[in-house]
Amino acid sequence: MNDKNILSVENLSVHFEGFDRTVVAVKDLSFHVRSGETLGIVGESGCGKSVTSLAIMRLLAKSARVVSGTIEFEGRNLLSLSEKQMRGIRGNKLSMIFQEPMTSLNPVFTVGRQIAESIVLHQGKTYKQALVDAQGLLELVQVSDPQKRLANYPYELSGGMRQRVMIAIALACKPRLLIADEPTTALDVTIQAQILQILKDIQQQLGTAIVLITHDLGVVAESCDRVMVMYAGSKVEEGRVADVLYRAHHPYTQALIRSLPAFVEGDAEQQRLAELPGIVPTITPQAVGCAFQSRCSRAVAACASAAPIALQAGDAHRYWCRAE
Ligand SMILES: Nc1ncnc2c1ncn2[C@@H]1O[C@H](COP(=O)(O)OP(=O)(O)OP(=O)(O)O)[C@@H](O)[C@H]1O
Repeated sequence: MNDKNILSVENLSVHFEGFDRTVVAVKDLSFHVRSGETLGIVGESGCGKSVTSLAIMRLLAKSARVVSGTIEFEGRNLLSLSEKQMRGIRGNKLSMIFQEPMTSLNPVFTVGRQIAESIVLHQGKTYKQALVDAQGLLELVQVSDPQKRLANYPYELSGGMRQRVMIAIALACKPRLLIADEPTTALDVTIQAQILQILKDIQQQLGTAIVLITHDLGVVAESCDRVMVMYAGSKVEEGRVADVLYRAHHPYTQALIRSLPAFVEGDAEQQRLAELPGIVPTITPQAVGCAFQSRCSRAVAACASAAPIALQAGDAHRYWCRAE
């Protein structure tokens, strides 16, 4: 890891234009990723994690509108590039893996062909050379008997194997930044740990920066250098993983931590009590105050009428809050 930012997102806001209202999915969001580091983005379902990553990849749905902000990747604002220029970056220097590999892999082509085609497309190699590289990539993601696996179809592989193949495809072009959106959610715990370890190994070998999107603070503790906690499209806390997990300041981060099984001893009833009641609210452009106030036990009157303020909790550790 070094101190150079490979990605800088500044004041990003993304809206969805609905039939009768506008939904704010991401609100004035700023963050950066340093070369070679792993940044965790954490929050409940609907917090804006996926919309943020799709905005970076320029793969947002047609109904989404980026209303403000810049996304600088290696010094270029991705939002001002043409689609053609973006295609040259996406899948090359910037790659993404998704939660459910079965929907991203093509069921009618072999694994070898899918990896090799990505290499041919982005690196201009011959198909024969690309197949040799594909085998090397399968070795890198620790697929056993890689030569044989090249001839397999996705349905012949287990969930963990398919996710390894997706990682191999994402790595085909040696990206400088890999965005992994809930890469282990659909997998059982042992396979989850293996996939996270593979990502770590790859980072060490290739120096790839990783944005790891997850709703699981346990995954953050295992795998990330820094973490950004999101709530209703906004950043609520950020810092080094140890600072945020062991000295959380924002009531939402504290609630997420309390709901972690490792922090909750006792029976199922006690565990249920540790859960955070309510759901992430839908934000409109007219909304004022803190989006978390309706679920926050420490909210004060100002939380309903004024935006949260930035507070410094320590070196590089900040949170946005007015609660007492
Ligand atoms: N295609 C869409 N049309 C309308 N609203 C959308 C669309 N995609 C996302 N949203 C809204 O944007 C907000 C952020 O969603 P997003 O998918 O980024 O959340 P998330 O934190 O990634 O959740 P999950 O973990 O479930 O993927 C939510 O309010 C969601 O309802």
